[in-house]
Amino acid sequence: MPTPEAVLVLNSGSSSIKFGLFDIASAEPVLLCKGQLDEHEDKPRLVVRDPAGKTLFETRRDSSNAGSGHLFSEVLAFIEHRFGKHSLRAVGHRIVHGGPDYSGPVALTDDVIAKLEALTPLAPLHQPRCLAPIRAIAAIRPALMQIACFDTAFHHGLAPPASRFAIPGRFEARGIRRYGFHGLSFEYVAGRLAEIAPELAAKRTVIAHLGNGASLCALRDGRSVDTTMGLTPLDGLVMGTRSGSIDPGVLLYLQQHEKMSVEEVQHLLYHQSGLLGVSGLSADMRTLLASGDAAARGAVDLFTFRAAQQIAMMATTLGGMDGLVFTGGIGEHAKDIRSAIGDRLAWLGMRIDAAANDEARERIDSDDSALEVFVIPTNEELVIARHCKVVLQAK
Ligand SMILES: Nc1ncnc2c1ncn2[C@@H]1O[C@H](COP(=O)(O)OP(=O)(O)O)[C@@H](O)[C@H]1O
Ligand SMILES: CC(=O)OP(=O)(O)O
Ligand SMILES: [Mg+2]
Repeated sequence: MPTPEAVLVLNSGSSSIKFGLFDIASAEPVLLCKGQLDEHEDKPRLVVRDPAGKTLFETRRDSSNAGSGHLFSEVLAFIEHRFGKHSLRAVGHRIVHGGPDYSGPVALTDDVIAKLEALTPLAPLHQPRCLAPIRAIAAIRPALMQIACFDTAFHHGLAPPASRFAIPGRFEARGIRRYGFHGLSFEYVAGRLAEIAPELAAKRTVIAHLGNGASLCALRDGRSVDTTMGLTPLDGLVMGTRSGSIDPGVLLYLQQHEKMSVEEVQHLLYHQSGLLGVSGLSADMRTLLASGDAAARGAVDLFTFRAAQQIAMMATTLGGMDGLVFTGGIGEHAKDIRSAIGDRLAWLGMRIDAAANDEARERIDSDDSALEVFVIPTNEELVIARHCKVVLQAK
């Protein structure tokens, strides 16, 4: 019997590092185990679960031997022990910014890593968190192939006017344009929608990825034609700690009159704004929804207000809208957020069925809705595993 082959997938987001181990023998990768690395607590924690969610392994590091390098060697050691029959062919990474050059997955070389490093100013919150595991794994397993899969790639076809900023053209020639992010999530959800509602997927749809980071994608026939994030993952919707769209004059004012440095403004917009900044309480939607505090309610209200506004903006790009899909931690789990956004879009003919929404059924619009509304749990890790398979097969 041939040795079964596997790929390890790392999904480094702004609030967590998720990973999954996939068997790649069959056409569609099959999950063997999954887990999460939490570095935010003072004792970084690693949890590995089976596909059903049962804990297989858990460890905490104290600060003396903290650092992700240690945790990645623990992950590899666990995999080699538990799935020793499998040959690990590659590690696939979610890379948030691929810049203008990458329209699909690519095997990582020193050259590619240097190019991705140069994009750090365009995603300062994410890019270092995406690149650190690559270096850590290269140090432990130098011969192991590593593959980059980009959040920007799904939007690579974005064209003017959607891709442009209204600034002099010479800046566009230097790559200062709208790229868009969360592409691995949008790709998964668009693919799943094509399976469960093929007629709708061929029409005008908007996917709302509402997680710690949040963005919208306008799709025509399954392809991205507009999105709310731009050059950086700072634009668009209100996020956990990010401001989303903001009058650019505010940034000038803060620097000129509040005497804030560029670094201070960056920290404010990426880490201290959004739900956290407005509520003064938390970046976590669960905490805000559970709180009776007026400022928490104000933050949630701004979140749904802006989400509805920008969904209508995406509908304008599409010249109308046939369906909306919710995904991401908030989109999948926060029924009150879905219904508040639905209420704000009632003028578009959107009607959400209360019972279906409460149970987070796959389809949640009511019979009298002019639009179809879905809840589709995202799976960025599976998309990365699929891409790794393609890169390995091409080799
Ligand atoms: N049951 C729930 N109700 C409301 N919000 C939830 C629930 N579960 C998760 N969330 C929210 O989802 C967000 C995290 O989304 P997620 O997509 O997991 O994050 P990331 O962008 O790090 O991948 C947090 O704001 C969290 O509060
Ligand atoms: C691009 C982005 O915002 O990612 P995340 O949701 O992981 O923060
Ligand atoms: Mg995410």
